[in-house]
Amino acid sequence: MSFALEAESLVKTYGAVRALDGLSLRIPAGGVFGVLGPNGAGKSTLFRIALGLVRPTSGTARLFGVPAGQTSSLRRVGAMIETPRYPPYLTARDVLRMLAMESGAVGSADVNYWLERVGLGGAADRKAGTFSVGMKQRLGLAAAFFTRPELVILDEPTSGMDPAGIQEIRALIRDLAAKEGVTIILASHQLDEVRRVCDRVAIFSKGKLAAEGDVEALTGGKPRLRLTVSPADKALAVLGAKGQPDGANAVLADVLRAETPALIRALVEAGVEITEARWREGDLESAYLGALGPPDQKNGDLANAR
Ligand SMILES: Nc1ncnc2c1ncn2[C@@H]1O[C@H](COP(=O)(O)OP(=O)(O)OP(=O)(O)O)[C@@H](O)[C@H]1O
Repeated sequence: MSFALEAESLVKTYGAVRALDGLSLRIPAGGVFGVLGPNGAGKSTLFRIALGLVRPTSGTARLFGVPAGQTSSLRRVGAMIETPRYPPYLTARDVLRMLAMESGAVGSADVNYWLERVGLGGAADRKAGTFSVGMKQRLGLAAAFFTRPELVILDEPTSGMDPAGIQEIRALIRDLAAKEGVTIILASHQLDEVRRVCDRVAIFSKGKLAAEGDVEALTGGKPRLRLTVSPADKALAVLGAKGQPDGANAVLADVLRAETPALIRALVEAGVEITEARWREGDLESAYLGALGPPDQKNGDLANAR
């Protein structure tokens, strides 16, 4: 397996603060990898090291096998850190052209492709200063991806956006990961965002890795259908190996969404009354809180991590 980012015994101190305290983590190439953790857990510090912006106090960080900070590794990584800011008098096209000149990496064809790709084709010649938060975010994504890096780091990519905009950006991130052949690392305080967008996730606590795994395993498996039924034993007989009791009047069904209508029909035909049917998603919040340990050991503000 090849790795986009490998951190080994990474330590970064700022005076008495140990921002990273012996972090070891391997992020596989391909897909979207989520990084969770309370404020001050060390997420941004890892990204700054990966982007060559700060040097570790000790330990190593490698991007695709090359030490972080070397010119050859920097060419392979792009980033968007929160809401990007651009000179307000430049158009979206000019912003990308300016960045292209700085990087010396691409011509105008790529600029047009990426403006279309992030849904800004119609606003290419509008000034960035007139953009909504969502449009700035889209421009930031284009800027992060358009030099065709193999790894893109997105730190809080939907911060400050409204719910509809958040959904669009999440779908765009998944699409970019699937179709542009790029590895994405996404840090977010939105557990729901990480659960929906990421394939694997790492939880940081006090500069260390508290947990890591694929989202499904960490959240206790795939979504299941919870049915409030009467009588429950009859429902369980219909479900067979796919069913499990959940209290006295409910069952959990391990079925695909597409199988739901057939299952409901079979239950009704068997004389089962169904008063509620609801999909129960994997519970990342419990996994997150469990990984951080009891309250007195948690750092940061958990209220931000909802
Ligand atoms: N330049 C710096 N000088 C001093 N301390 C710093 C500096 N950068 C980070 N720190 C400290 O290092 C620790 C880790 O910070 P970091 O920004 O990596 O956390 P984070 O997990 O990204 O937090 P957040 O979720 O709030 O972005 C914090 O205690 C922070 O105050």
